[in-house]
Amino acid sequence: MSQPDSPRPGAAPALSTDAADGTHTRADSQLLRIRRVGRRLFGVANCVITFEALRAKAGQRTTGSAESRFCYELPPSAEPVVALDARAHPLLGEHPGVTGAPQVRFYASHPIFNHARELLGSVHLVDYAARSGFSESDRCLLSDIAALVERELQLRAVNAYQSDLEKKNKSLRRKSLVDPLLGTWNRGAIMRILNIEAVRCDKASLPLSLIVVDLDHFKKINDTYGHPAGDQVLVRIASRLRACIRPQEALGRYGGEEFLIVLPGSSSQTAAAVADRMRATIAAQPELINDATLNLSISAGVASTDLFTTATTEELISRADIALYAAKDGGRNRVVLATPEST
Ligand SMILES: Nc1nc2c(ncn2[C@@H]2O[C@H](COP(=O)(O)OP(=O)(O)OP(=O)(O)O)[C@@H](O)[C@H]2O)c(=O)[nH]1
Repeated sequence: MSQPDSPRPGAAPALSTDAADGTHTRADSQLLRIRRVGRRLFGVANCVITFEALRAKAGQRTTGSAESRFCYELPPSAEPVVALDARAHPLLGEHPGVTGAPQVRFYASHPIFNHARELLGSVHLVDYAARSGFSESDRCLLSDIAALVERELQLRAVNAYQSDLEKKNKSLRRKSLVDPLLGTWNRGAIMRILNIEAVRCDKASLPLSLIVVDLDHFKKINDTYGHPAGDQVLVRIASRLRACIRPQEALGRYGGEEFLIVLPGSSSQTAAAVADRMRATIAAQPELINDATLNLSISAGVASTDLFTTATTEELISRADIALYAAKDGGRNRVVLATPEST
């Protein structure tokens, strides 16, 4: 058991511009497929997909296919464009890619929109031979290709939105389980862990032990050095307690300055030894907080199912609590193991 250590649908998805150059990412393989279909269907030199979001970047590029650069140099169009011979087309006739290299002749394009009818880009057909016609059914086919691209982009936006939501969910869930000051499990989480481990240990006929730890004279620290210094002390103590347990064991904040440690599979003797190691570690080294050297100590109560074989988790906590108060009564800086005889 380890310790607790958006885009909207319709937003522009991650894209790369010219898959034919080998610059496409894995996500672009679907766009590459659509371009291949367009090229084959119309028998053109290239079928290019441009994106308005990439226009500025694409304009600075010196790499990429001649067709892709040509398409990015054209002004965006929210309407389909067909030029059977670009030399005679009012928009394209003076274009340097038509008057000079690479001497584009046939050109057609269809816009791509998002769900809000914002122009995202276009699908372009580019060829080096002029054509005598582009039928109504050709126009429909080009529009279908643009619709396929729109569909693909929508899918990507939904996927991005979903994974963003999943991330947020995970982080919210984590926040709901972790103490914000100490980074340990909070009370609800450690209780859930305790209950889950109790069932698991019972099934596997393993003992389950728990330790309740309480800082000694903590009120005095708050009163003398202030609440923020008290908070710092709690953070340091939590970190030092965590260092005393194994990954399959769990540390939670049970109350203000009280911790609950769950040790699945540990006997009462082992748990008492762990608790004493915690006690000795805290007592051995003072904490330096705001230039003040603080000698700290903890008291702990330990209870285990190997001594209370029929105890529920609540009874076990209650046994550990009684043992903790016995440790306090006994002078603090000590560990008391709850036994059936001691109650
Ligand atoms: N700084 C800080 N103090 C807290 C927090 N939670 C609880 N406390 C304080 O912890 C103190 C606990 O005081 P007491 O219950 O009297 O216990 P104590 O002074 O440690 O005395 P003993 O347990 O008998 O040794 C109180 O002053 C609480 O205000 C916290 O998150 N931060």
